[in-house]
Amino acid sequence: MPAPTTHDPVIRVDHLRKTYGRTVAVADVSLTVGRGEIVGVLGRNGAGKTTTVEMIAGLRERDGGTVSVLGLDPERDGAALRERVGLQLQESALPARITVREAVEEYACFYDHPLDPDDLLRDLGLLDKAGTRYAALSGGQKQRLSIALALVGDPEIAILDELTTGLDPQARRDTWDVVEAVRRRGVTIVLVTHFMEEAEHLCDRVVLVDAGRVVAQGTPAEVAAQVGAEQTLTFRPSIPLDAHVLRVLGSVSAVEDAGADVRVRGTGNVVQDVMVALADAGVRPHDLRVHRSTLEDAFVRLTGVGPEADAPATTPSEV
Ligand SMILES: Nc1ncnc2c1ncn2[C@@H]1O[C@H](COP(=O)(O)OP(=O)(O)OP(=O)(O)O)[C@@H](O)[C@H]1O
Repeated sequence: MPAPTTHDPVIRVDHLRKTYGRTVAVADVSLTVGRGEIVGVLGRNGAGKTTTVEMIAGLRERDGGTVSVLGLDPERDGAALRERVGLQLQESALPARITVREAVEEYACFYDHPLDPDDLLRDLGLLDKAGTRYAALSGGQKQRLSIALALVGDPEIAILDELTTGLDPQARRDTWDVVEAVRRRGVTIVLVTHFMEEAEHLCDRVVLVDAGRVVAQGTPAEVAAQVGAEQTLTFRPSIPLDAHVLRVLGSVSAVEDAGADVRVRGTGNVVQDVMVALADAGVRPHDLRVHRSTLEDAFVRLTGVGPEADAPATTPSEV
């Protein structure tokens, strides 16, 4: 799949490839990221997400394809990009006894124009933990610290890998707020995630990767619609329903019995059409539920598994 044209791309990846021995970690990935966007890289375990973003960040050499970040090649111009690209890795390896402020100050030394550590900690809700040792932080606080370390150099692009894995729902939502605040400062964000809800909430566009290839990309709604714009209505009719009343509607593709319920599938204005037809027939729909395709449906359909399956999902393809 070729990379779509994005207005003013700050990252452009074409036919990226990486193998480890006989394992093809990234077979063929093309994508673009526009300035100021939040783009999610989604895929099951082992799909090649981390390897892809590590090549974008210049941490791994590619075997094929091209990568342009802010007009530079991360392999050739790594030193120049280190100032402009912040990276939050899956696991940060900080010493247990280092305090939050010491960690941020230490990282700040690597950059020519770092943010003020206390301002950054305040923005991330960590200022009251500035003197706390790393080992004593909660999971959510450790995540926020790792975001602080990715941002302390005041980068134009931040790459965040599995930002909220292991966090409880409240800590996850707090972290989303942090990411949105970072974006409001104009930072472009590449987000690797397993969580479809996170992608739907945060991302302007998503790139769905499976077995080292891009299988879909677009807005979350566009990707969800790729597996079909079908909607399903389920309800319990107040009086026996003649299915023919609904089958004749152009937007209805199927009417099925589901125990005491009726299930109607269709597209377009199916919900409205069914409501009008039921009203005309004097039928009230009790317990009405409407289901539209979600990003998670697309994920399952296009990759064959649920996004949070534990199994090492990808049987690595072999050369
Ligand atoms: N250093 C390495 N040496 C050998 N194989 C590797 C190495 N790093 C990754 N792989 C393999 O490459 C494939 C892609 O791995 P990668 O970590 O990029 O996937 P991922 O989508 O980020 O997965 P996860 O969601 O589990 O982090 C996997 O089969 C993995 O086992």
